Amino acid sequence: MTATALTAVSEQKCFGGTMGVYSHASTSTGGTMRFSVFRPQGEGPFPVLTWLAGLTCTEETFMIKAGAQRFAAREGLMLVAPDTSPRGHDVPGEAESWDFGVGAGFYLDATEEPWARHWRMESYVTQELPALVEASFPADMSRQGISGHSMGGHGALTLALRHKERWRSVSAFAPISAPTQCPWGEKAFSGYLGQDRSRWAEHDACELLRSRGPLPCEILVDQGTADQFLERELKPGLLEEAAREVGQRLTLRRQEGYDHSYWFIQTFIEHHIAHHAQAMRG
Ligand SMILES: N[C@@H](CCC(=O)N[C@@H](CSC=O)C(=O)NCC(=O)O)C(=O)O
Repeated sequence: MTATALTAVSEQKCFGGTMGVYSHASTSTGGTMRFSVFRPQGEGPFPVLTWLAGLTCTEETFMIKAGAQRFAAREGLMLVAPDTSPRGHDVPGEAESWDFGVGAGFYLDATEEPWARHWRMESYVTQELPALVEASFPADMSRQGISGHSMGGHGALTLALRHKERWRSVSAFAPISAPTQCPWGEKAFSGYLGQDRSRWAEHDACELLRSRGPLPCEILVDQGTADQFLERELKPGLLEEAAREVGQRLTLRRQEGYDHSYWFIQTFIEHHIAHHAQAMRG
């Protein structure tokens, strides 16, 4: 590690490489942020897959539960997982519910008070974190992919569509496909972005596909058919519809009997790592 701005919270050997958790003072969110990195064995530079986790998760959830390191080590892929929101700011209402506030940053920059100062996860994930990773690890930032789960799947899709030049590969597990049309999204967007729905559309994957057009890469999505949030919150059919309309290449696999948990993610993460690794080689 070379960057002095980072504090290593922990570093341990894992599949021949290093599994680390780091903290730093964030200019985007105005407080201390944590993220985790799996660095494969060797000199690098390694392509980077950023993982965005879902509601209630932290920077550690994916690294602990998905079992991705075995496959990332094999493919020579670095994994980076940020926290899901700022923490420790004592913003009124930040801990009143599990789907808003702490652990629920929705990967956008809030414009409404009292969130606008700290809840700036889009700036954090697309600008500050990549710069920090580039300065501190043997990362090849010309080869980046993005993936995530649920709220993080929404983040992966929308950030890829809003920053098309950055990501070479995109995938998601059980993403919130159309947040302007589900309770989680309506609650988050009205709180963070206000009542003007035209601003919500800028953070909705289906709306972004229609307004900005398809990504050059194929999107891989896995969705469990026994997911408890499928009908009310996730609505993958709307993503299929939007993708079809604009000619977006999308492989959406409905996985029979799987729910919303990290057991589902653990089952199919190998395919997603391979999907990203192949795009990085291309
Ligand atoms: N606490 C909630 C359940 C929260 C939950 O299921 N979180 C998901 C992401 S949901 C969408 O973003 C998650 O990934 N949880 C972490 C895990 O380890 O499973 C409730 O009480 O229902």
